Amino acid sequence: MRRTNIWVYRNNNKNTCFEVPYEIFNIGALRLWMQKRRVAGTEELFGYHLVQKDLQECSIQTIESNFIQMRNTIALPRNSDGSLWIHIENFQEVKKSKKGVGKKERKKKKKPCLPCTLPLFNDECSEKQRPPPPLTRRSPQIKAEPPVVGNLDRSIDFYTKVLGMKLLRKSENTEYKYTLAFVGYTDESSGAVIELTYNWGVESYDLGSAFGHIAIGVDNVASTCDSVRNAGGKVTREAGPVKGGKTIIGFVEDPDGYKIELIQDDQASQGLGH
Ligand SMILES: C[C@@H](O)C(=O)SC[C@H](NC(=O)CC[C@H](N)C(=O)O)C(=O)NCC(=O)O
Ligand SMILES: [Zn+2]
Repeated sequence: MRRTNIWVYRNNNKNTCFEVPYEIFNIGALRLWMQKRRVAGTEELFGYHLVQKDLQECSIQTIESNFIQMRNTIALPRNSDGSLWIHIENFQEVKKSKKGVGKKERKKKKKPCLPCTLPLFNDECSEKQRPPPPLTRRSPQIKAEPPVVGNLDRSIDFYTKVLGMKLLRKSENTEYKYTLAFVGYTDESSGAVIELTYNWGVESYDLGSAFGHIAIGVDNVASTCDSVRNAGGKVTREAGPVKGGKTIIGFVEDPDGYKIELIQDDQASQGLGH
């Protein structure tokens, strides 16, 4: 995690400002919660999820090293482990000008509001609080197995063209009238794969309420959600920290309506509560 200083204003209209030394996700990580969208020709960054309860309203003016200027308020929730997650809306990237922002902002520095003073993983925090180093693994990984499908080609297209898996093999059983298709990011000898089962002639199933979800570790949950959406798929839960934790997840549905959880790969091993 790169050290990033954040200037945060209280949302009390007195425009008090202070510099908060944070060792926080680098701006790139902050962007993970942002989706870029083109609005009337400008490129706006905006946050799209609210996390946690007991939110403290503050508003960010600028973030050093990236000078993303806040136009709206943010919420600074505090997780049980003292870490903070920032929900930021309506970012407008502004050009970095050393003399412009630095001096002006620093002049107004005031005592930080309580919730903003708890830095994430600051230099003093114990090793156990620091997140494990991002996994070196770059390709997405499958975390679970799923069930029968109503249209095999449609499912194969979804898992390969939309989720980027490979069709590893297919096999037909003419005696029992079903076809299997195995899809995955690696071959079966080196990782979990998904076995799609098509019972000939059966086009839909009652999914019931018991099946939970498949979980797939991906590099970037938000952009994977976008890929599914752009391919006409259904995003049922936008990317963001899991309720009650900090693992970035999102949910989409496959063509048969099975829930697929997308989990941020560099946190997949952390599970809940982080
Ligand atoms: C860490 C990740 O793999 C998880 O699946 S946790 C996601 C979390 N799961 C639950 O809440 C399980 C209980 C739930 N009542 C259920 O039956 O699915 C989840 O779905 N969180 C929702 C969210 O928006 O964060
Ligand atoms: Zn899960």
